[in-house]
Amino acid sequence: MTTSTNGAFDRKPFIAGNWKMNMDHVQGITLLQKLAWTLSDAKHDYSRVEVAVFPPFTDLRGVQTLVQGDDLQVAYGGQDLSQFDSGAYTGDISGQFLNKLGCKYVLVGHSERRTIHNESDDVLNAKVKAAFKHGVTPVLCVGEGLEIRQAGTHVEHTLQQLRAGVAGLTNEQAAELVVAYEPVWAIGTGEVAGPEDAQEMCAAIRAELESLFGADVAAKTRLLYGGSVKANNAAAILQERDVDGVLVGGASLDPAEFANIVRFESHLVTD
Ligand SMILES: O=C(CO)COP(=O)(O)O
Repeated sequence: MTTSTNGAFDRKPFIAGNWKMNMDHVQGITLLQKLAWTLSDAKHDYSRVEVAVFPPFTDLRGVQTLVQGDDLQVAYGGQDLSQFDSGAYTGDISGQFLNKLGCKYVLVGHSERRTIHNESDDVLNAKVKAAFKHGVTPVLCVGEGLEIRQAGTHVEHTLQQLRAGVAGLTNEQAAELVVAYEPVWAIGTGEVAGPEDAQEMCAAIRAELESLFGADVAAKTRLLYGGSVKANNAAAILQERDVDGVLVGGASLDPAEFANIVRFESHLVTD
C-alpha cells in the first residue's frame, strides 16, 4: 500500500472477513452487531478504510436487514456464485440473487473452492464475468500451494491463475476488480507469509495487470493478502506498497480481533 505525501492511501484500504462455513444466521447477526459496536466505539472512519464481511449464503438476508435497519456502513458479499444466471443448477446461487440482497462483493475462486470443488480456471473466469454482469464486484482469489512455493514457481503459478481469471474483462472491470493473493500454505495454518512475500506477489500481480490492461487500470485495482492474518501482523503487511487490504478467515470470527485489524492504521509504524 502506498502512502502519499499527504498521508492518504492511493487506493482505499479494504479489510474483509471471510466467515467460511461458520456462523448460522442467528450467530452471524450477533457477530456483525458486535463488530459494528466495537468499530463505532472506536469511532472508525469507514470513508478511510472499507470493511466487508462474507457470511454464508443463509446469513445474507439477516445481514441485509441489520445493515439497512441500523444504517451500517459495512459491505457484505457471498462466498461464491454460479457462472449461470438461473435454471436447473441445484444448490447454486445466482449473482442476480446476491445483487438483490444488496451484496456489493462476491468471492470467486477461493482455494477451498478450487481444491474441494475442483473449480477450474475456465469456470472461475465465467464466474468473474457473471459477477460483473449482475452488478456485484468479484474478489478473485489466487495463490499457490506448498509444493509450488518450495519449487520456487509460485509467482508464475499465481500469475497464470490471474491471467485465466481476468481473461476478456474490460479495462473498467479490471479497475473495479479486487484480487486476493492467498498462498494455500498460509491459510488456517498460523503460517503467515512475511510482508515481503505478500509484497513480492502483489507487485507481480500489479505488473501483470499493467501489461494486460495498462498502467492507469493497474494503479486502481485493489490487491489483498490473505492467510493467517491477525491483529498483530496485519499492520506490517498493510504497510507494503502494493498490498491494499487483507482477506481474513479465522480472525474475522472474533469481533474484537477483526476490529483491531480494521483499525490497523493505529498500529502503523511512522518515521
Ligand atoms: O482463507 C482465508 C481467507 O479467505 C484465510 O484464512 P485464515 O485467516 O483463517 O488463515
